[in-house]
Amino acid sequence: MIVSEVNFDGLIGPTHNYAGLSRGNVASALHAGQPSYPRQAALQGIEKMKHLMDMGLTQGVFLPPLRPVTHLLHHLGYKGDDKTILKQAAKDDRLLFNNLCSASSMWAANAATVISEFDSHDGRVHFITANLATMLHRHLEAQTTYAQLNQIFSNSCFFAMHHPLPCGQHFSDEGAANHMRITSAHGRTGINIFVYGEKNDIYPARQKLRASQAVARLGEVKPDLAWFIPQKKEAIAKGAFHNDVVAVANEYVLLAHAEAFEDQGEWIKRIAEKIDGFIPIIIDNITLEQAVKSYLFNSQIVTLKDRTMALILPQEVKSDPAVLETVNRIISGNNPIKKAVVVDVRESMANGGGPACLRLRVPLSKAALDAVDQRFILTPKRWEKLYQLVENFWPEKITPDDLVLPELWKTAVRAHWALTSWLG
Ligand SMILES: NCCC[C@H](NC(=O)CCC(=O)O)C(=O)O
Repeated sequence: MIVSEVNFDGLIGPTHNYAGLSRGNVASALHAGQPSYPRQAALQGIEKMKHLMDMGLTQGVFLPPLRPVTHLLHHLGYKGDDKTILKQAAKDDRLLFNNLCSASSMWAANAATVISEFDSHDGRVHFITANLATMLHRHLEAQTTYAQLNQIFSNSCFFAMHHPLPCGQHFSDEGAANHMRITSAHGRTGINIFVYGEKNDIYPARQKLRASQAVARLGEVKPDLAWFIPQKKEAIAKGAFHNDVVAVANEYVLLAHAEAFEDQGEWIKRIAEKIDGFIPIIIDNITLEQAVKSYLFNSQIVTLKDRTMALILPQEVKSDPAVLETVNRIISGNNPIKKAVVVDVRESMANGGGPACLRLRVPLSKAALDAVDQRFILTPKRWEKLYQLVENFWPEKITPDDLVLPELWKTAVRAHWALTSWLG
């Protein structure tokens, strides 16, 4: 059975903007209020998808939901048509309004946790939609994400879909960004590492242990394959709001900062005992601050056809000589990562999302891949059309003042319809 991992990238929506909505996310706070460039942002994401396609990998795409979203306003007692209630909300409560406009669904690593068919009890791929309960702008994604996942992975012989967990402080769940699968190969059984945040006084811990435990239960992860590891408190305090800011795994390789987890040495030892050929690459020559600034660990590691691996890095790694030196050391080291590909995802990075944040990884057998709704899998031709569509329909620039203009909302609706027709 041929098994590969398919990356589904979140297409960056036409209202992409910097509103400083994510406490604990250094880049989001730093760029709050600056102008954004949605067209460029989306094209950067699309170019990243093409890089992976050109390396021979199967590439999927998730489409953004319409923003600003209005159903919450109805829920909150606003009455009238969309334009009326959006205008009123923008006047009454600008922070609430900004939440409605966020294009945050682009960070597909937070869409859901995916449990491989090789690790689940019933042999199906499980998707547990993330509730993203810590932050309103992100929580607003959950229901549309669930609907889209259902559409793409509708074949219940292969796929099992789960609703987001209940909200509230006990169950905050941010999906695959806090989940790593370590296995000798994508098509074999692996351990599922759920990294959770413990209570700290500085920033919210966005992944709760109870949530991770529920995700593992729902995904029917075989009991000895679900491991729960606490994220290091210092890492959260320095801006690692998700585990994927300080660690990334692919098959039997783990690339992590030395201060990613509590009791790290002990955990690494235990993984090595369980997984044949496990290769930990632990980086201790750069600080957590350097890791958060460069997003070195928010790289994608992908397995290529010849079984070597490539590291897909954000260009920000080039700005810090120590980080660049580390990349060179990884590439020339005794491990399967042989190639570094630097991509420009600057517009997403300025909101705290690197290459790894922009994609949800789904390990699929050939039969399961055939059961996926193929409209969401990119071919060179469909990629080309998507590129043109973004060039034609996405606004070039958005300032905070533009967000409240009905003309921008109309542009977003037109872009949404263009995408619907692209999908067919
Ligand atoms: N995995 C990367 C997620 C980045 C995301 N940023 C944001 O939502 C920033 C939005 C803003 O500030 O407008 C977050 O923090 O969840």
